[in-house]
Amino acid sequence: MIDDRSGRKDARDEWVFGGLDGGDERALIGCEWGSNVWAVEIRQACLLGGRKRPKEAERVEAEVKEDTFPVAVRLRRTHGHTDTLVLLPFDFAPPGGERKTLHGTPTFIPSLPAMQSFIGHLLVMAMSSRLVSSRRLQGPLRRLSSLSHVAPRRHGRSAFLPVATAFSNSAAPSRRTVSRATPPLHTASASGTDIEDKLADKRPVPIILLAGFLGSGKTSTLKHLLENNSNVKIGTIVNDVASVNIDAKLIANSSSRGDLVESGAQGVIELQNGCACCSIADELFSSIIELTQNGRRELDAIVIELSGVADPQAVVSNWKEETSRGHPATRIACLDKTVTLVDACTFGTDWMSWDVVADRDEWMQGESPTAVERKVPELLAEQVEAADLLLVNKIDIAGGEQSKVAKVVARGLNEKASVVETEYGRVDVNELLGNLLDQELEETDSRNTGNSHEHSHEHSGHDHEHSHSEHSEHEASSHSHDHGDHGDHDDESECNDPSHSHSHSHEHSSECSDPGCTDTSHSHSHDHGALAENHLGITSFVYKTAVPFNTSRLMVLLNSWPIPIKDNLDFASGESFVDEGAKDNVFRGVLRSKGFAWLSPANWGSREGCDNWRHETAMYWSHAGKHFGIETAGKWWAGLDKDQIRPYFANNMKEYERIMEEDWISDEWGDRRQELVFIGINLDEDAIRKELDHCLCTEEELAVYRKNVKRYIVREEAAVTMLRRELN
Ligand SMILES: Nc1nc2c(ncn2[C@@H]2O[C@H](COP(=O)(O)OP(=O)(O)OP(=O)(O)O)[C@@H](O)[C@H]2O)c(=O)[nH]1
Repeated sequence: MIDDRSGRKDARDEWVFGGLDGGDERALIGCEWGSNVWAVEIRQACLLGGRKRPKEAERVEAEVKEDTFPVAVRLRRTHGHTDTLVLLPFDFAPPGGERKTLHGTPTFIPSLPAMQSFIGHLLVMAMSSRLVSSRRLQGPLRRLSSLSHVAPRRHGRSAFLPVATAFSNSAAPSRRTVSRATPPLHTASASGTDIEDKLADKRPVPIILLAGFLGSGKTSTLKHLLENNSNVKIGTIVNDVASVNIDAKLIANSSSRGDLVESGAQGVIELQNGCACCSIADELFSSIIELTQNGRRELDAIVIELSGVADPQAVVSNWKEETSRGHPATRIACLDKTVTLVDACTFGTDWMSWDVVADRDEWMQGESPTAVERKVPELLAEQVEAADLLLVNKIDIAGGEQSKVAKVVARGLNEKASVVETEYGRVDVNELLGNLLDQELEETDSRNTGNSHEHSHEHSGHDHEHSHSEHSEHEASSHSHDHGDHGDHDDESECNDPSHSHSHSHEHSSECSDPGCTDTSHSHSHDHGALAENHLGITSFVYKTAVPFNTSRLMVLLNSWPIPIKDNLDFASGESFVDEGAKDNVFRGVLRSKGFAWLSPANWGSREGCDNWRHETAMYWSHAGKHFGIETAGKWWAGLDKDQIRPYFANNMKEYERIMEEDWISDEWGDRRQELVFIGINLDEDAIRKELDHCLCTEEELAVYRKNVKRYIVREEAAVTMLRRELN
């Protein structure tokens, strides 16, 4: 319930801001809140602030014009704080504040003066907790002070309802849970017999595998699916080869801050530190048991975002093998289809340029180029060949020729899959889900059981099966190498026949990734780098520290990184980006880097052009292939006390504990940190670390930073005091 003095409802209240005019408030969303705004919901319509999409902007317009005005708008920011912006009508003016029950919803309805005071208090609270800076509030404050001179418009009493609903909604428990731990296989009540009994009449939950090379757009597609589908209950499993699962954090964050409240998102399980097609294949099965709560949870579909180096065909093979063994997970769920993302910018013209591989020496720096150069295209080919649906993504930044080449090559590799061009994986969700929900149980049964010498990537709409003889050629060249990397395998390593008793994914001689293995003759290296290294020579590491980057030095470093497309860098004012395209660069082998970055403000103060907001703002760093971007990703949690943060996770304490354990890496700076995952070929980890370390603030710079933070806080507090005085 709303406490009318403070505007807070209960302990885990979201921050609520009010405004009285739709037009103004939209301006406020767009301008005043600028980069802090991530998602705005108007009822169920969703508008992504900062990257508004015309379609959604139009919907906003439509909502506001509707006679049903007022509208309730919930404003959310990623990675931390959640704000709610509520648009209220001018006719929000019953005499005095009153509490009522409207359509079964307990509601506080303030009068106009009460609203003004209410909004004022909220603004004070927001500033006190430094959710927003005083500068950013100047516009809203001006509007607030002018409200008393504006005559209220009348819209009828029924108009109160959406607002009331919005308040009550934000107090409603979230449906989402985010789990991290994956229990051991075949645990507790997950026995095959139990599940068999329970599931006797149940249809297995269809699984969609989301595949694609590093940075091709899998997470974007997953987010799109979750955000644009309100009817289907979707559980997700997110796999990453690195020890830190940035993608899962992004999806989980969306859940925590409620972006996916209206969607069918039903939980996120992280699978990290290895690849679900090989080194952590078993965990994939236990994750399905966990996600579905041993089959008790009602799910319409499960989407598994595979790591960028996963071979989906290997997952299919493992699945068949486990099906024949009667693994409980395979009774709960069934593989339905594989969707592969193809990066239009890089796919055809670069990674698939078999005849010009020598040109790609930048990957190798003279280190055994032949093997590595051969492998990446092969992985790409495997991913494409396994697809039922191919999404040729990033067409917005790919040239027409690049998109064409990507499509032609992909089509050449897999004639039977549907091909759709996309931006940010935005595809009609029906393409992804198809008539999956209407499929007959018999179909899925036969798919799970498999048929000895068939690739099983049939799916709703256009089933297709290939015999081994049809594929003998590509299998000889591409389906054998990755398993070969794990050590010795018998000649049947390519066979998918579940009736054959051979495991092609975990046998080892020189390299072993079995955490339980005690054989000292095996070279065990169980860190994330080793796990990734088992797969195509790709390694990864995490750069993590609680020291901010000096923005100027970071800019110089990025300038020297040979990536042609760089955008959203938004560095300190006065700096401009010049691509010097240095040839010898330690970052050359990096295929993908992503994570959270903390940049030191270069221009503290309160004037135009100051960037002290960086102190509060997490940046999302994302480099994939030839594209690098760094953009705001909401505020650090550290802007709040731990006690203030806790209520945001009332329904998901696991995530709160995870943040405190993993992200809150220093007492002084909280979760402000660099947490960057680097994935690539023959990475010179030490050299990259050294380059990044060089960009960190020095002790002297940190001392200045500390001083400026103190001044910044004093200034903010003074602004709050002034506002309080004005309000009283
Ligand atoms: N311009 C543009 N950028 C895109 C598009 N799709 C994805 N991106 C960006 O490319 C980067 C990688 O996208 P993700 O969706 O994280 O890719 P991913 O396949 O999940 O990446 P990994 O999990 O690391 O393999 C992000 O910065 C995205 O914002 C697109 O269609 N156009």
